[in-house]
Amino acid sequence: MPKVLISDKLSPAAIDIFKQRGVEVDVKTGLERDELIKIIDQYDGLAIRSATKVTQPVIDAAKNLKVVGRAGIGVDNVDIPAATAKGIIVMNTPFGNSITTAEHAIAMMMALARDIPQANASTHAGKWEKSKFMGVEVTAKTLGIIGCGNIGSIVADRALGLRMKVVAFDPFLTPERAQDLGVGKVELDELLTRADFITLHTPLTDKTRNIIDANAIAKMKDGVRIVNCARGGLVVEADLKAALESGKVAGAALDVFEEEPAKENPLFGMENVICTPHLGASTSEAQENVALQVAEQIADYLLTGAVTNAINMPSISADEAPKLSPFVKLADLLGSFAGQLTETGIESVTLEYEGEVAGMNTRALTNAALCGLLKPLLADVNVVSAPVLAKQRDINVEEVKREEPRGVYETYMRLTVKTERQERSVAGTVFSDGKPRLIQVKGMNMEAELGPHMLYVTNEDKPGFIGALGSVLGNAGVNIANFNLGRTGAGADAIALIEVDQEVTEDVLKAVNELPHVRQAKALKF
Ligand SMILES: NC(=O)C1=CN([C@@H]2O[C@H](COP(=O)(O)OP(=O)(O)OC[C@H]3O[C@@H](n4cnc5c(N)ncnc54)[C@H](O)[C@@H]3O)[C@@H](O)[C@H]2O)C=CC1
Ligand SMILES: O=C(O)CCC(=O)C(=O)O
Repeated sequence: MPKVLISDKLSPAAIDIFKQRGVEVDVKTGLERDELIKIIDQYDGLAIRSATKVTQPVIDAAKNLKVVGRAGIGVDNVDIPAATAKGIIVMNTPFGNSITTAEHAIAMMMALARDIPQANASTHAGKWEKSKFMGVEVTAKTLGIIGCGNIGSIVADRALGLRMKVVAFDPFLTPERAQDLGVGKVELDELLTRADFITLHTPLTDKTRNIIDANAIAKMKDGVRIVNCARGGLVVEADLKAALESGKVAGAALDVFEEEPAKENPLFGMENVICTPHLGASTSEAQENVALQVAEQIADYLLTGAVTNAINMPSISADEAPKLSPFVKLADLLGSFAGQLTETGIESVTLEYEGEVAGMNTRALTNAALCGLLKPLLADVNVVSAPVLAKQRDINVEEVKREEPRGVYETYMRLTVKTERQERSVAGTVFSDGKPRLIQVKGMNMEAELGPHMLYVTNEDKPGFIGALGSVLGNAGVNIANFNLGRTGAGADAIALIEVDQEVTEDVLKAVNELPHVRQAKALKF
């Protein structure tokens, strides 16, 4: 039974889901880093919110971890490259808390416009400072949204309902989508100069870090109000403080901070600053949503191989996971076959999918093929890291899909690897027994199952070769389990793919290589 650790405060709905699905679950919140490192090797899955930091040392210690599920959106508390390198899938729940977070941003904007927290505190203190708290209307004001994805779009919708004008800066927002949303798509500088209120809704990335600094603030309207319910690192707190002190910025409402939990912060105690302790996603509805979703996603992956909302892996639905499985195996075998024969730098890899397989999740298959291909060449590779490693090595990966099979097989997959020296292709299919078969090597037809120990020989098609090869193997005590032959024509290029029951030793390989008409012999392992 797979075992999952919930290491942050999640709705109890998650525990129920894990138990119902047959996943053992432990809940241990508030663990120190070293405590987590000590126990993480017991778990196949880890369910977190933002408090747990899944750093390289945690990943290093996570000997059995297969999946990290973030009950929420931002995954900046997870070292994704480290997880990817180790084959650990990182998932989030991209929509479960978006409405709640957008509502928090709107609430923060309204609170800023009318000084509600300050007026509340003053009234509770019996001061009745009616003239002190003169607010501004939001109607007809311009709201600038930086990052108009799920949350930003909901904020736009609600702001339009408040009769605001909305402009958005988001390099990935298409003009059509902007039009559908009813927002003006603008560049950052234009947003900064036009907006009365600015709200941030981007992830924290190298591009967005410090996006609001002194330079950006200088371009803003005097008296602008800033809302940040996304991530702390987006705003340079020292620069914001200076602008709040000078009056350039009339007010700021912050749910997130450079350092969290924020027990101390230069902005704390300022009259024109409203703070909440990262409450953006904190409604019972959102927490129920993300907890249910993350538990289902983690359980699905651990129990069925289905992948949903992964950051570092293409999605595979629960329905397609069993259908895909023999093709994943085939893709891995084709990759591994080509990888074991590849001795020089790979320039490109082409995956051709024909017939039924062309309608499947080919990205997952391509990843499996790349993993098989790179495994003999690189020490540490898995289906999650393979595409990243291929990209890092400038290997051009291409997929070609043809719905109609061109040959005799209903479904056909071919892998072609182009290296500095040559191009090599190998093709296969899955038979109705669910077993993958190799059906073409270098364009030569055959029908071979791949066993754990294989001998691959390229030779000239000459009489006596098969007997001589059989004798070498027999004399060395190597039992032949299966013998598969292919050739381009009588007397021309030929290949033999032999499954043997024992490992092929260097001596046997040398003897085979020395046989007349043999061009190359290689021992392959699967
Ligand atoms: N305060 C809280 O409790 C919560 C905070 N968040 C934060 O909100 C962020 C946004 O969440 P979603 O809207 O769901 O994500 P999303 O991925 O749907 O939207 C993010 C948008 O930012 C845009 N973007 C990326 N780089 C940009 C750049 N350099 N400049 C401008 N726009 C850029 C993207 O194109 C995308 O449209 C999350 O990454 C998370 O950090 C999310 C949920 C709760
Ligand atoms: O889990 C939380 O409370 C924070 C949510 C959040 O920041 C996110 O989903 O990105």
